[in-house]
Amino acid sequence: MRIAVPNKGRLHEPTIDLLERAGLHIENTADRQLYADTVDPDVSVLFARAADIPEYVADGAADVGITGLDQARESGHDLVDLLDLEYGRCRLVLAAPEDGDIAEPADVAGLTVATEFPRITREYFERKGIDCEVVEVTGATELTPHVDMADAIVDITSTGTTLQVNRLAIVDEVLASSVRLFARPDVAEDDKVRQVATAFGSVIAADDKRYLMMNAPREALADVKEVLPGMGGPTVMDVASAPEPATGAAGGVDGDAEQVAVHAVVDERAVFEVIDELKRVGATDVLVTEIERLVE
Ligand SMILES: Nc1ncnc2c1ncn2[C@@H]1O[C@H](COP(=O)(O)OP(=O)(O)OP(=O)(O)O)[C@@H](O)[C@H]1O
Ligand SMILES: O=P(O)(O)OC[C@H]1O[C@H](OP(=O)(O)OP(=O)(O)O)[C@H](O)[C@@H]1O
Ligand SMILES: [Mg+2]
Repeated sequence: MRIAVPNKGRLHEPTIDLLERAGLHIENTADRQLYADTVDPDVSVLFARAADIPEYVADGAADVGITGLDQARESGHDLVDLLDLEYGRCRLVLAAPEDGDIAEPADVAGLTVATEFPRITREYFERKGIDCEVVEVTGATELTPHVDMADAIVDITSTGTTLQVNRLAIVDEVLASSVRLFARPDVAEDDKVRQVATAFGSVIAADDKRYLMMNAPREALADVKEVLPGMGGPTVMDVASAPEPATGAAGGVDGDAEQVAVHAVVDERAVFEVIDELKRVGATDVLVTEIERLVE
């Protein structure tokens, strides 16, 4: 199976990083090489421009591809959106000069819109029943309203800085995009494709989770469990030889309290609060680690 991957641009590095973390280490590649092998003899990589990846997958040069939803939609190819990889988040928006007369999409009727995404833009205006002229440009779209090439634009925004610098205001959202794993419909159900999708999915699932390990007096277990919003409840293990508790330890731990080890998966955002509560109910030696992959 062959995976098409962005060869440059902002999506290149995070995609290579994802492949590595999913266990698909790329082998023997010089920087500009077109193809590369991975540690899996059944999986190879094709490097292509983000915009060309949908075409490469549709034509069979690759079986699956990693690129933005915006690129897949713009290509017009029928691809299966297998998995949201959650990076490259951006919005395609309709924007117009801040001090102009365009306040809503209907105001664009009879005017000109410049974009690098003519298919998506035409479909958007058709859907809304608005008749306007769409002109295709290949870059620096934000400049076109200032040189009388266009009255409005449809372009990518994420932080909003580029629009702001060019004194353009968002009129409407056309498409919310992120990077996806796409497959050609005829291979979308193949075992190898599923296997790769599961591997990527496990990396994404692990990203916002942390693994917590701690000791706790057995009698505090019910309280500890209540604090841990873990997946399917925590794992509890006997501690072979409980350490001698420090005399006069804070928290009122019974001198003979039998200790257990508790392991749990916790949302990264909850860790800060959870640790505090765990200490409060008597947990000690709390360790927090990252998770490489998580297959649910
Ligand atoms: N500012 C942004 N924030 C987040 N994602 C973005 C942003 N700009 C583009 N993207 C996403 O990354 C994809 C590729 O954009 P990128 O800018 O990497 O291509 P490019 O480098 O301009 O391509 P090339 O250099 O090959 O012409 C876009 O299709 C979109 O999905
Ligand atoms: O809302 P912002 O954070 O400012 O991002 C938006 C900008 O990012 C992209 O350009 P990019 O940086 O990829 O440059 P490019 O035109 O060379 O592709 C996009 O084409 C916008 O111009
Ligand atoms: Mg770009």
